[in-house]
Amino acid sequence: AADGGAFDPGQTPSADVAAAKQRRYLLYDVNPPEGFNLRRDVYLRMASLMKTLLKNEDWVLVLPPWGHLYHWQSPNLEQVRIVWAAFFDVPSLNKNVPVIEYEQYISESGGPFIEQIYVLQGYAEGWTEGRWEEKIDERPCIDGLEYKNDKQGFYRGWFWGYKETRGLSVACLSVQGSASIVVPVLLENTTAQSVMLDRGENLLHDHYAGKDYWDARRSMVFAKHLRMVGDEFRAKYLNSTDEVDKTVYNEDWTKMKVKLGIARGGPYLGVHLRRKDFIWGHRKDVSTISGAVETIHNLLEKLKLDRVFVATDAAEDELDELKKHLPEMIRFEPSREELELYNDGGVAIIDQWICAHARYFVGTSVSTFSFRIHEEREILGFDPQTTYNRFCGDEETECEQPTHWKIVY
Ligand SMILES: C[C@@H]1O[C@H](OP(=O)(O)OP(=O)(O)OC[C@H]2O[C@@H](n3cnc4c(=O)[nH]c(N)nc43)[C@H](O)[C@@H]2O)[C@@H](O)[C@H](O)[C@@H]1O
Repeated sequence: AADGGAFDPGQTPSADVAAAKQRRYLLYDVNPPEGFNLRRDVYLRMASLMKTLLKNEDWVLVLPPWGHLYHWQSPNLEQVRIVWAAFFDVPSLNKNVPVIEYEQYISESGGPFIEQIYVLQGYAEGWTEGRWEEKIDERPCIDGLEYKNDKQGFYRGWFWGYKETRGLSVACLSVQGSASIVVPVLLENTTAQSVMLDRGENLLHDHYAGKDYWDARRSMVFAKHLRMVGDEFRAKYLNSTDEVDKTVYNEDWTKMKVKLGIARGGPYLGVHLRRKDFIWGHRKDVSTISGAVETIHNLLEKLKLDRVFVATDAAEDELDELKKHLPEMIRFEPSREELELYNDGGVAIIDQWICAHARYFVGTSVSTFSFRIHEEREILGFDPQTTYNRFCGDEETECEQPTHWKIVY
């Protein structure tokens, strides 16, 4: 019932449906305001959960379509229901855990229905006596987390912009713990074939920066068309090519294992300057534009480089200030045609890819956008000293640098 009308359980299943009958589907979503790279982090937690589930049963992870992200602000672009293949190489993801796009889920499951939705939430009472313990319980939904029941008794929700999708049953789970804490619920408390975990960010990593984390992270290979755009830009404007820079990439991530320090990187400084909501909070660990420009000039001199590539979400007025004080800066500025092809998400990936290939990188404190660049450089085999650097707030006295997370192969 594509129009969202009555659910007809008597429908004749297609061959697809029959073939897929056995496996169970894990779907998930994230709190709406969260950004792209934080969502990538939640994917890693779900992939880890999948690994535990797969030890017991046949499950497949349904990739939540991208869309309506707060940070994607380019005008007149409808950025919704975007498939993962637009940004990532899905066969590479599949080499870690089985995944399918949402539309494949709809065709396999025979309709736009999700049998069981669990909304993950915290504990209303907070930590018990200030003590951390792992726990999970079915609880009444905290205000605002409920899904609305329609006239036919189905649950409506955002569902990634798929208006015809409906949930058949909804419950809330208070959780405090890592991703695999939900395994007993999925295996024992429900027999639903499709289960969605909403607010997936409430689950923590099973083992941050452990082998499963890194396998999942390495499997998040950027889509080839975006890497190619980045590579062409590097060659054209930054005199940077893989052979000379020693950043040759293996399309098969399971075979990509390079020694740290092998990669040299292109003859430019890579910079990620996170602005917008990072400066509105007047955070102490975020520098002013003039502070950042000073750091960039010092680094260029120290590293004997004359080019700087800047990735930023800065607003127009700050960009003007940057251009004035840093006239030599090089940016990837997509044409309207390119923007329509790649979307804001693709442009951000191109920015990340170019930063990942720089001789030296400096990013923004606690930005997951910068963290993902660190990881990409770690995969490429850069000396950690050239990667784990960040700008310091102008008034910051102790400017602790980012942690080096070594890949576990
Ligand atoms: C304050 C928090 O910040 C967290 O952001 P943080 O970790 O930096 O990183 P993200 O989760 O990626 O969210 C920031 C988004 O802003 C855009 N953006 C930021 N920097 C750049 C850039 O250099 N180039 C391009 N092209 N786009 C950029 C891009 O859409 C990116 O996904 C958010 O995930 C949280 O939801 C929350 O807003």
